[in-house]
Amino acid sequence: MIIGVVKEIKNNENRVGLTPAGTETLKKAGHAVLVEQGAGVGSGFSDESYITAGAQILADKKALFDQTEMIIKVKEPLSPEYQLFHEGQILFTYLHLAPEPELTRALLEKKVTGIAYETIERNHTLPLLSPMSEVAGRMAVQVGAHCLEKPFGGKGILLGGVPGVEPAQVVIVGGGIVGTNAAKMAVGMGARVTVLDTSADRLVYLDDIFGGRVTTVMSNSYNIAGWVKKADLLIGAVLLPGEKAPKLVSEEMVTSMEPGSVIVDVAIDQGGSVETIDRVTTHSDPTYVKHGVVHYSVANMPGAVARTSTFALTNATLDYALQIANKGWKDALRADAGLAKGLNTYAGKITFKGVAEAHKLAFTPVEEVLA
Ligand SMILES: NC(=O)C1=CN([C@@H]2O[C@H](COP(=O)(O)OP(=O)(O)OC[C@H]3O[C@@H](n4cnc5c(N)ncnc54)[C@H](O)[C@@H]3O)[C@@H](O)[C@H]2O)C=CC1
Ligand SMILES: CC(=O)C(=O)O
Repeated sequence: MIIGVVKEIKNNENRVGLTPAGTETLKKAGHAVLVEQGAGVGSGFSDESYITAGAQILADKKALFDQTEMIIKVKEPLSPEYQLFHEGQILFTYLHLAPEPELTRALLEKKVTGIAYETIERNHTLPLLSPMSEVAGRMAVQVGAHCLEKPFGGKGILLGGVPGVEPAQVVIVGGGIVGTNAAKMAVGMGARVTVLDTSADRLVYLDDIFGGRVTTVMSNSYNIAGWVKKADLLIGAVLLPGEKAPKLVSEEMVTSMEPGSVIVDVAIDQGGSVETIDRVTTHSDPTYVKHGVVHYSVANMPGAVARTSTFALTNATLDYALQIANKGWKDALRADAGLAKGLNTYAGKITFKGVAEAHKLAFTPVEEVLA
């Protein structure tokens, strides 16, 4: 298979979909890899390192799209990229289609075979979302601590306090991978930490692993309202896989927070879980203030720590890319029901229920496509 790796164009997106090591693995398996000039630079990989690994470097993005059967990316395509796809091209990347009607329409019109990292499953986990959720969860506390500083609009408190002065209260809504990693960092920095989740099993797990250093609370609107009011740093970390994020924190709840408190809504890539998050922000301009509360809603947080993130992401994606390239996408999906859950679009059809429902469009089950 001829595989293309392109330079990301999202604001401050420095990750790349394939490392030189991954290039070598694909080459050894008999595939050709075309890499856009400079695609790896943001993650510390020179064009020469890809050439040494067996890739061909192309300066012309359009020529690269035209010549390749599968594009391996990191982020969902942005509008300048929509026209570059051709019918039947495989797109292996994060897609987050539920909150993105224009992108969904573009992939349907171009009849792209869209395999989304974030909906692939293995043993009831999301193996291609998890590594970036680990990064974003850890970063959420780092950026939240920064935003709590006075010069960045915060109330001027240190997350861990100091002897004789109480620490900050961190409230995390959603105790999955993002939530757990955020809790780890917040506990490590000495904050008081509360995690809310609807899964009783998850709360038991968190209670066990944190040995009492995290307060676990059943998530419902009553409990969320009570804890949001107390939060110095609120972290949105909820997910209903492939669906639009539920708006769990209402505007009224945000108005109950003290001025200078901070919200980091990591779930923004699925549309956001906080009512007052009305825009996706960027690494160049990451925050805005509403009702006196600092809001951070960057949808590609791991892009800022690109080298760590590219290694972590490609550690997880490479084997799937290899399966798709070796077997062809249909046989690879037939052989792995979890990988088949990644198929979101094919031949102008939506093949993921949550996406079809979000856009009120027809749904075609993957099984029908693979039959
Ligand atoms: N902004 C960014 O740069 C990044 C965003 N993300 C996003 O972060 C979000 C969370 O991802 P993960 O932690 O990997 O998902 P996960 O599936 O591991 O965890 C989600 C948790 O939310 C819980 N949940 C569901 N409904 C709930 C409710 N009503 N109240 C409280 N909890 C509820 C689930 O039980 C689960 O424990 C996703 O939208 C993901 O795409 C991930 C990485 C980077
Ligand atoms: C999960 C995702 O969208 C990201 O890492 O950017």
